Amino acid sequence: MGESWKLVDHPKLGKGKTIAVIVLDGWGESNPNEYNCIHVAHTPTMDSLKNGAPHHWRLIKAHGKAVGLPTDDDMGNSEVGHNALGAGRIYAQGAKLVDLALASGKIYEGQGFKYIKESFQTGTLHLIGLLSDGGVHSRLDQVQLLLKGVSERGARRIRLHILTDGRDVLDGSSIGFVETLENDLAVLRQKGIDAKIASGGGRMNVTMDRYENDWSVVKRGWDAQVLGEAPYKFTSALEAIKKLRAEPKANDQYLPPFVIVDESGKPVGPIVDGDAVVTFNFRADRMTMLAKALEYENFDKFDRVPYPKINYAGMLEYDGELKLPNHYLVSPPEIERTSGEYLVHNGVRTFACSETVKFGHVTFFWNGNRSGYFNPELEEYVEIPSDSGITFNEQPKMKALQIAEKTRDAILSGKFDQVRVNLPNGDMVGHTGDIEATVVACKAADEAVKIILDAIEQVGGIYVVTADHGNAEDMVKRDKTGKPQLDKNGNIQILTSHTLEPVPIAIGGPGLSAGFRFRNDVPNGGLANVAATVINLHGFEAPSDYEQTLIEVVDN
Ligand SMILES: O=C(O)[C@@H](CO)OP(=O)(O)O
Ligand SMILES: [Mn+2]
Ligand SMILES: [Mn+2]
Repeated sequence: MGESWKLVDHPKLGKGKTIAVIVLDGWGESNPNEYNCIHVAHTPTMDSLKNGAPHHWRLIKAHGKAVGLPTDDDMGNSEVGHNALGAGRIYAQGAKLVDLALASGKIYEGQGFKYIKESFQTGTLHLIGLLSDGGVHSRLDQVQLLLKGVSERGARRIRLHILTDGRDVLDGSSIGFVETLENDLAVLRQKGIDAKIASGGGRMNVTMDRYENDWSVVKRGWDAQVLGEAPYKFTSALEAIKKLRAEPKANDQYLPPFVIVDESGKPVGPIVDGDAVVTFNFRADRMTMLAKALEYENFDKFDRVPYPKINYAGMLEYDGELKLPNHYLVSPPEIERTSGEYLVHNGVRTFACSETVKFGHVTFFWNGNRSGYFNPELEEYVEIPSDSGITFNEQPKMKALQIAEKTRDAILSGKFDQVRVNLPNGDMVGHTGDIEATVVACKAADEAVKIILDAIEQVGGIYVVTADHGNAEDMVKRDKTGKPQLDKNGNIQILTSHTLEPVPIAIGGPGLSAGFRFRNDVPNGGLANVAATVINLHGFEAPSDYEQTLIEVVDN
């Protein structure tokens, strides 16, 4: 072991306790009211933890600058949340890094831009990604700047393949985003640049699957974007979205794929040999599958025929370990020496578990956007297969019980010093905007926590229960005074997105030393303070450059 990996013993906290780190996805703290699904739901376990305040329960920040986002108006999300939880430091995240690269013009000086520029003379530049101002996966203003920048640098023919959001932003907002984009494209056309929207579809139905839950999502996108084939054809994107949204139960997240055709019915922008492609999402999880389809010579997830020879670049490098994609416009945050890596180097045996839709959150994101094990001898990562092809309000309990049972077994096996889980319910069901189902989801997550805490009780261990950002605690769009905001028909507007709320952290269990408590001198603590805290609970001092620990042990 390299000397630098060795952690110093904690002066007061001993080693050898089993620690359960439970992340409730999308579980913030907010005022009790009818739109707070966590409050409405029967959650006796989480409620009982709160009784431990202030020494065993507190709130921590999970949004904005505390997790490396550009401003404190940016809601939290799983990527930045789990990065902060695992890495113990605050890194400028993709959203911020792309802002800086666009502002300084550096984005046009790197190898990634030079690579796609090779196609500008004779080919088309395709931009594929999520069209919204959510700031979780992408941002419209960045796309607007990029369009301006590439057209000033020689792009002559540009096609956009848009994915509508409604998950990080209000449902129905896709129309406004497409109008904004169409205005910009019209300006480019006046300057002699042939710029158009070529295809589209809802993010959850087209392209943006993650962790290989359902390749058919990516294939639907491929058919529209590359082959110019889709069940719906329109001559304008605005018309496409308006008509498809008028279907019963339609919403932005799940719009079917469509292609834009000219008057003769020919698709305006399939991807062909000699073209360049940029996927403009900065966040990795929901672009990795498409990146593989665009880049890998050997690929067997679906039939890509034809597989065009293109120059492809990601907005960011999406996976540092896989070097995926090979070319990218902006370098990702260099997250290194994460808590998981330190603990493994110090002999801590680790178990991590979630279901597919959140599996990469407690592994890939937790480990600083790195896939795979640090040391397979000491680690076991278990993925419970998620349901696919459904919206999660249909099955709001998801796999919470299975995750909890696997984790209980891991705790009781005595084979692990740390078990780490993500319970997806509050978040995944919260994103559907279905309040009743989200209440069921929160109850299921609470029951799962109980199973894990009972096992920790049995083995004399310690639990750390926290969350990565808010979602289920507030399901309505509010005005500045905090009142539900009504639309023009007087209806409340359902909030499908994450929130700016803080999240709870509770620490307890029979393994805790007497005199343990939360410090009171870290009032602004956030997710990045959790790693040092957990390292302490394993009996070590955290590395000196980590954000400070939230806990202390006082002599009674
Ligand atoms: O579903 C997702 O991709 C995001 C929201 O865009 O949610 P989370 O950050 O919780 O994964
Ligand atoms: Mn999350
Ligand atoms: Mn989410």
